[in-house]
Amino acid sequence: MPRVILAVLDSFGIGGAPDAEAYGDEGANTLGHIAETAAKGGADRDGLRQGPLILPNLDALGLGAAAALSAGKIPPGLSAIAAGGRFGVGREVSKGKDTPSGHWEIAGVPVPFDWGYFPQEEPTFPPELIAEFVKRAGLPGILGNKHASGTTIIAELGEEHIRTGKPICYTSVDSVFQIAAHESHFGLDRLYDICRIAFELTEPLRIGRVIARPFIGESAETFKRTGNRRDFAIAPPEPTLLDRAEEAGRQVFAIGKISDIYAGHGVTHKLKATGNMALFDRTLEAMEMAADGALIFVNFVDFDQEYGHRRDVAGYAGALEAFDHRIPEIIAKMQPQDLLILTADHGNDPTWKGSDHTREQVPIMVFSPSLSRGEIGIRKTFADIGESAARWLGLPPGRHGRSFL
Ligand SMILES: O=P(O)(O)O[C@H]1O[C@H](CO)[C@@H](O)[C@H]1O
Ligand SMILES: [Mn+2]
Ligand SMILES: [Mn+2]
Repeated sequence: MPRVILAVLDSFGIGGAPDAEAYGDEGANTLGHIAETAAKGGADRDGLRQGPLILPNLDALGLGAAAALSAGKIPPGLSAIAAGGRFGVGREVSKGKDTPSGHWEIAGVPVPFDWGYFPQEEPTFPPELIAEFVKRAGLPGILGNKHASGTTIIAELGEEHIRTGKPICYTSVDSVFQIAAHESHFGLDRLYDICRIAFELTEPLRIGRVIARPFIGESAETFKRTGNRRDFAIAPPEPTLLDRAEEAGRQVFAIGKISDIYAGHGVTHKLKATGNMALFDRTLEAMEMAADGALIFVNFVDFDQEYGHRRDVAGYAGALEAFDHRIPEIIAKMQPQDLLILTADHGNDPTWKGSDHTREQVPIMVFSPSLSRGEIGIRKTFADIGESAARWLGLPPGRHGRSFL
């Protein structure tokens, strides 16, 4: 029986979203701008990488061709030749340019409602929400209370947090309530506990996630976030591909933050790891373990969290090259009936203003030893990805999207 390996390269957009202007993102292109910057020598970093962006394996799977289809030109260093598999472009119908919206839609469930957001003002959180949170969590107060980048705000407020015991609460253009706290001074379990309380209070506001952002270090210069991030997320409004696979008695391997994104629904095996390379290792391990008919679903978070939000072009380029380098390991492990799908959930152009996601189309690269080559065009919804996976796995069609296989 066939298996599907579905890999989301978090934030790896390829530009060209027709509604980008409504988000202030017209012209944003994560891949395109990284490749253009690298071609001009702007993504060089000693000890990491130099020169043009080199992605031969992704290119062979159709990345350059998909990028050209999406934004009208082939990024420097890539080609229009898709040597194997099917390639195309995913367009999102859900309004949020965030991780849950992108992932739910990929798994066949576009988001039918508007998320709640906190305003671009200070303080950003409603006073009654914070009063109730502080009371129930037994806190001396909170710090932050604004839109911020997570690494910047711990440098700014981390020392005061240690001194006062007040957690750092912040948000972004995404539907999130994030809480940063020190792993030992504040305590990791205590951080998770107060996140659960915050989730109960923010869920009625349709805030998608409360995210625990633990960090270590003793000063602004040495603070560092750890791999113990945890997301407390609203559950998808309908059964996703994961639920449908589980319901049919299949194994569903959720690697990295996948399980959190679907609030654990439809997951039979949860594998955690910190960093793209460890996530890659877990994916290979899952391929060893997975029975016939399994879905292996992995999110590669570093592209977004470590490089996109941090507007780090060289870092993003280096991470793409490291990922590309390992693709042959997955292909070597594939059985004849296995299907590999590489895609993304939104953009996060590291050359763009600010530190938030960018509204973009995403690449869809599909490979199986038993699948012919071809183009699947620009898909009207990411849900086509989930429907194609469902069809490959022999599951009944869902309510949204159409299979391209
Ligand atoms: O700046 P950091 O804390 O990485 O937060 C980013 O990550 C959040 C969730 O992935 C996004 O909403 C964005 O704000
Ligand atoms: Mn994401
Ligand atoms: Mn993000």
